[in-house]
Amino acid sequence: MSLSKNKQFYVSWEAFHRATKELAHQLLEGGYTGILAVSRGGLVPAAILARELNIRLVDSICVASYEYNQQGSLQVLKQASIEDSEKLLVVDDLVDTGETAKVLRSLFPKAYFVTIYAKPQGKPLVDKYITDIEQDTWIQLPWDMELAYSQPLAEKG
Ligand SMILES: O=P(O)(O)OC[C@H]1O[C@H](OP(=O)(O)OP(=O)(O)O)[C@H](O)[C@@H]1O
Ligand SMILES: O=c1[nH]c(=O)c2nc[nH]c2[nH]1
Ligand SMILES: [Mg+2]
Repeated sequence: MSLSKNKQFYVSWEAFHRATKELAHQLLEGGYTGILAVSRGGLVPAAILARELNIRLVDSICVASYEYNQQGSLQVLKQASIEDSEKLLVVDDLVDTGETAKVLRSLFPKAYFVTIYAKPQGKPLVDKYITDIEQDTWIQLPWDMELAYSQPLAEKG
């Protein structure tokens, strides 16, 4: 995935926390008993959901995408040990092309797949998400950013 998207959508920690708590509200009555975080991006919402839903059984699956691989496939670096079930939440931060979600769905067909952000291409692969983002927009997540000086408008050329 390249960073050369036309538009940028900047997400603060507060905004990310708020959106994830909204997701927790929507999942509260689901009776979920386990969480599988899709590392690395899914680790942050997974921790928040585990706290809000009081779920103590939390596992991770570690994946890396082969950006330049001709098959565009995903490498599973560490498998999960948690069992597939209708009461399992698979959590990622976002779905973009849907390639990651496709693999997770094939590995955990019974589970409920959730993300915070969804772009149109990947949206059909997610059971629940909070915020729609356009396909040509890059989501800048809070852990990828830092506070920086901003030049006054009047001084900009
Ligand atoms: O729908 P897709 O096009 O597959 O993109 C979505 C995936 O991309 C990002 O992970 P990334 O592979 O960048 O790794 P990271 O989670 O370790 O940052 C994001 O966290 C999702 O897992
Ligand atoms: O930080 C990110 N923002 C995105 O929009 C995106 N799409 C895939 N992977 C992504 N990572
Ligand atoms: Mg990821």
